Amino acid sequence: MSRLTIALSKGRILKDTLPLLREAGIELLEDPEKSRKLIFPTTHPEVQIVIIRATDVPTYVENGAADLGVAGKDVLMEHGAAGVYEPLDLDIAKCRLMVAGPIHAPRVDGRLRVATKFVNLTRQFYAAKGEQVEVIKLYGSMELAPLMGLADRIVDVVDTGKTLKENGLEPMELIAHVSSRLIVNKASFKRKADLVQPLIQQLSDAVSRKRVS
Ligand SMILES: Nc1ncnc2c1ncn2[C@@H]1O[C@H](COP(=O)(O)OP(=O)(O)OP(=O)(O)O)[C@@H](O)[C@H]1O
Ligand SMILES: O=P(O)(O)OC[C@H]1O[C@H](OP(=O)(O)OP(=O)(O)O)[C@H](O)[C@@H]1O
Repeated sequence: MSRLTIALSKGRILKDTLPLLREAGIELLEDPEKSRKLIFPTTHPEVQIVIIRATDVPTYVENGAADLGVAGKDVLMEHGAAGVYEPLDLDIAKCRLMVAGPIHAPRVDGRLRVATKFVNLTRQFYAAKGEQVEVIKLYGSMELAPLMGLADRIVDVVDTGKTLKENGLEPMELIAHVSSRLIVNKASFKRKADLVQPLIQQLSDAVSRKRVS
């Protein structure tokens, strides 16, 4: 029975986190991208990895269903990360949370309609500017919303800007620079310190080595 559960999400977080875990002596025994399983043993007899939606990682870790996890700072800010420790910036999956809109966007009279999956962050951003907006909750492909007349703006993550550009949108305002972070359940941090502390240090060393390489 594994004593330590790490929550990861398929895609870029899995791809970018596995090399760091490898340097901590933790490797998967099979490729989750080729499996429908959700729990994976590793080369470390006391560590297992669960594969879940990126948005759900903070929930699993905060409630102790996973001891550690890796989540984007956008997801952590949206979720509200007071319930977990965030000891390490893994310096991976780097992007920018931005407001974007149609190129040559016309002036909008009245309340701006903003489509996003980051409802809390969007409300906080505009509230800080003293601006009331109508937030339209979507779960993906936000770039389509302005094209279909569903919204005037979107709030989403941007990396190269290719998705925006190919959908006739342009970045307008920067909300936050984002990277993915290691998060730890507060009880596990203490009760499983013998496993958690060395792992945090090994991951920190791996991130530092990668930065200077
Ligand atoms: N194009 C990108 N380039 C770099 N980092 C990105 C990019 N898109 C998202 N990210 C970062 O990677 C994290 C995981 O993104 P990913 O696309 O794997 O999950 P997601 O699809 O956003 O979440 P979910 O699966 O719950 O919908 C995001 O929280 C964000 O911090
Ligand atoms: O600026 P760019 O380089 O175009 O990247 C930005 C895109 O990347 C993400 O989509 P992606 O398809 O990577 O992940 P998803 O599963 O979250 O849509 C994000 O939702 C943007 O649409």
